[in-house]
This record gives sequence, structure tokens and C-alpha cells, in this order.
Amino acid sequence: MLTMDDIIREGHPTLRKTAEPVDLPPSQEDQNTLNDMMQFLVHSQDPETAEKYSLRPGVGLAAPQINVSKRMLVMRTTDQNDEIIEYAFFNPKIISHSAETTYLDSGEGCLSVDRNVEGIVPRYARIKIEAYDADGNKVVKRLRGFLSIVFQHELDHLNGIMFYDRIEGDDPYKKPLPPGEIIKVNNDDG
Ligand SMILES: CC(C)(C)[C@H](NC(=O)Nc1cc(F)cc(F)c1)C(=O)N(CC(=O)NO)CC1CCCC1
Ligand SMILES: [Zn+2]
Repeated sequence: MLTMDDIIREGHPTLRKTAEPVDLPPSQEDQNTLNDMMQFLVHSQDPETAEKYSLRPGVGLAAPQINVSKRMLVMRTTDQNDEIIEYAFFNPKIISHSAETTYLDSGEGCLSVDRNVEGIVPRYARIKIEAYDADGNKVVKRLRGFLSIVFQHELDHLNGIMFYDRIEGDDPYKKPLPPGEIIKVNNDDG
């Protein structure tokens, strides 16, 4: 089973690489890896197992975080109706998104980051995604809310992006403008 020892931490070069697409239909090895990743989330969300193995309660995990530079990610969380939602995807991508952005008031953390980083992480509020499930079947889904945030955080890991890359350096708590706001541009040769 995967434990925190298998999760690489910031500074490890794999976290800054762009992960390679997975050949489809997926190999037995890639299917096993995706399953191991989902089991990590299941174990991390079970209080007894999490305590026994000192697991942080994960809601998402991307393959580069276990030093597998392949385009695979898993998510396990509850939706608006408090139902458990499990997504295990090969070659996920965002095919369209809202202009509107959203963010977690508490900011974000990461299983690969052993420190608190303050600040707003702007994410698209609603996204339409395309991916291939554990059996290699194409899925198209629309995500919003927390599910949308988790997916975007995990997808960033496939492109070598860490959540704090998206925090505005000068003003970490700067709230993103709602779409349609007039943005004043200084025409400095005017
Ligand atoms: C790093 C950790 C803090 C364990 C984080 N969990 C988390 O954010 N849980 C959470 C947040 C809520 F807003 C409400 C709630 F019920 C539970 C997490 O698993 N990840 C996954 C990760 O590091 N993937 O690479 C970080 C999250 C930050 C935003 C989305 C994923
Ligand atoms: Zn992360």
C-alpha cells in the first residue's frame, strides 16, 4: 500500500516536469498504479488506517507525486449531496471553462508541501473535462465547486505547477476580479 513515504516533496525534480500521456488502452501496470493511488485516498480518509500509518487525509493525488511522471490522477471527496465521489483518470484535460473564478477561502495545501503557504489560489469556477477512466473509456464531465478545485489542483501537478505558483506574490489575498470588470490599462506611451 502507498504511504506518505511514497509521496515526493517539493524540491524533487519530478514535481516540476510535464508528465507523459498514458498509452491507451492502459497497461496492467498503469491500472495497478491508478488503483494504488485511489486506495491511498481511501486509507487516508479512514481515521483508523490514517492514524496507524500517519497518512494526511487526501482528497486528490496525481501520479507525479509518487514519482510516476505519467498523466494520471485520482480524486475522492463528497459532492453537494454528501455522496462519495471517486474519479480515477488517465490523460485528463479541461476542454472548456467558465470565465468566472473561485477559490478556497482557507487557501490550499498539498500532500507534497510540508509547510503552510498563505494566499488565494484562483481556479476556474466551472470546468468541462475529458479523460479516460480506469478501463480506458472516454468520459466527459462538468465539474463545479470543490470537485472543480481539486481537479484543477491535480491537473496542475501533471504540468509541473504547484498551487503556490498561482498565488499573487505582491498581494496573496488579492481576490480575483469578477469577469466583465473593466481592467484599467495604463497606456504608458499616451
Ligand atoms: C493537502 C491536504 C490538506 C491533505 C489536502 N486536503 C484538503 O484540502 N482537504 C479538504 C479541504 C477542504 F476545503 C475541505 C475538506 F473537507 C477537506 C489534499 O488532500 N490535497 C490534495 C493534494 O495535495 N493533491 O496533490 C490538496 C487540496 C487543495 C485543494 C485541492 C486539493
Ligand atoms: Zn498537491
